[in-house]
Order: sequence, then structure tokens, then C-alpha cells
Amino acid sequence: METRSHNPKKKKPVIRIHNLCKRFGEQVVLDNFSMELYEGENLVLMGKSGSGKSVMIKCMVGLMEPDSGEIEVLGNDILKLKHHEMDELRAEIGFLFQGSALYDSMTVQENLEFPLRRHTKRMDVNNTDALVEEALESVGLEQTKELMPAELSGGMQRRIALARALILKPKIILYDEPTTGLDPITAKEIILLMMNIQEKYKTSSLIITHDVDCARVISNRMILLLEGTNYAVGTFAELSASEDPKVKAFFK
Ligand SMILES: Nc1ncnc2c1ncn2[C@@H]1O[C@H](COP(=O)(O)OP(=O)(O)OP(=O)(O)O)[C@@H](O)[C@H]1O
Repeated sequence: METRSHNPKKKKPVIRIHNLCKRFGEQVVLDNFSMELYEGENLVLMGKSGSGKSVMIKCMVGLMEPDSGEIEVLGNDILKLKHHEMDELRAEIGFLFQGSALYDSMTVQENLEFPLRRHTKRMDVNNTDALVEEALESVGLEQTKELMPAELSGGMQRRIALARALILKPKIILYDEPTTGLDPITAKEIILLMMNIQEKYKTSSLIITHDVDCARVISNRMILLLEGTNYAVGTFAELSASEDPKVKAFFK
């Protein structure tokens, strides 16, 4: 697979984070972290375990309050949004959680309907079946509506989770470790699917991953989160050629 090229300078940011700081007691987790996710790009965020990636995402979607800094999502200052406004905004963001996180006791159809029910105000309820079918078609699993998650392989579960993430046709998708736990061939299929989805739905994606191959294939740009800050930003080609030992460590 080839590395993708992209010129983000012509695009506007859909997410803008500026000087985000968050500490827990004495522990400084985010220390003036800044980033921009541009419209239509695939931005990969890499950082070792415990470096603050989840804390950053939680701040970004209003689940955690930062100590200081600015967060703008789709033009909204999220630190000023009221509860119902934040809820509306979350409908514009699809999540693919670590390990798929499907509801075991629900069928595929019910799993997919879940985000629709949460945001019924935005949706024509009569249209639910069509939306479920379209989402399943986008991930190539039209025949699985009545199945339970346990009847699906790990790769299929990840595809269903992806269908659930895109069913509301979000402007932004946040992927948390999308290839973790999959064999290399299935991981590659998921990466290709993510790229197809971005083409089809014109989403902007923030992808958290430790998978260097995934980053190489999918990223237009990358951010390396280290010591609470955006230590290095650039394309895969730029960063993987860096002589900085701290940057090199990410690519081993
Ligand atoms: N609510 C909390 N209270 C106290 N400490 C917290 C809280 N949430 C996170 N932390 C701490 O903040 C640090 C960063 O955690 P975070 O979950 O963001 O890491 P991460 O980069 O997402 O790691 P991983 O790749 O393992 O998921 C950790 O040391 C964690 O213990």
C-alpha cells in the first residue's frame, strides 16, 4: 500500500486545540498540547500508553474539563457549550472505540440503531431501516442484521463497529486503536475500509494508533504526543526520517 499525500494548508480546521493543559494532582498529563484536524484529512495521533491520548479525546468531546486551553470543534467553543448543545455536536462525531465495544446482547441491527435512538431528533425514525442497510453496505456486511456479535469474527465485529460509527453520517470520526487485536491481513482490510469510508462520506478522521503500518498507509499527517505536548508534527515520510532519537523511538 502507498503512503498518501495531502496539502492541509488549503483546508479549514474542523478541530482546533490550543495549549490544552490537564493535570491530576501532581501529575501533568497535557502540557500545552495543540493540534488541528483539517477538513477531509486523516490525522494520526501516536503516543505511548499513558501519554494522555484518551484524556485529550475526553476533553475534546466534553467528557472531561481541561485546566486551561482552547478547544474548537466544527466552529464551536466546546468549553462554552450547554449540555444539549454538546449532545447535538456529538452527533457529528463518530467513534470507533478500542476493541469494537458492541453490545453483546443486541443483534447487529439493534447495535446500529443505538446511536439513531440517542439522536432521534436529527433522524426520521421511519428511515431507520434504510440507514442501517446503507451503513452495513458501506462495510460490506449486508447479510448480518439478525446476527449477534458473538457469531461474528473479530474483523467483522470491527466492521460493524465502523458501520455504527458512521450511521449518523458524522463529519468527524475518532478511531481509537482501529487495528489492535486483529491479524495483519484483517488489519489491512480495516485500513482500506477506513480509507473508502473517508472517500465516500468525506469525513475528517483522527486516528489513535500504535500501528506503524496503519499510520504509514492512512495518515496525511501525524502528531507525536510526548511529555504532554505535540512533540513532532509532520507527514509519515518526514517523521519516520527524523534523526531525533525520541521521534525514532515511535517507528521501531
Ligand atoms: N480520571 C483520572 N484521574 C486520575 N488520573 C487519570 C484520570 N484519567 C487519566 N488519568 C491518568 O492520565 C494519564 C494519561 O491517561 P490516558 O488514559 O489519557 O493515556 P493513553 O495515552 O490514552 O493510554 P493508552 O494508550 O494506554 O490508552 C495516565 O497516567 C492516567 O493514569
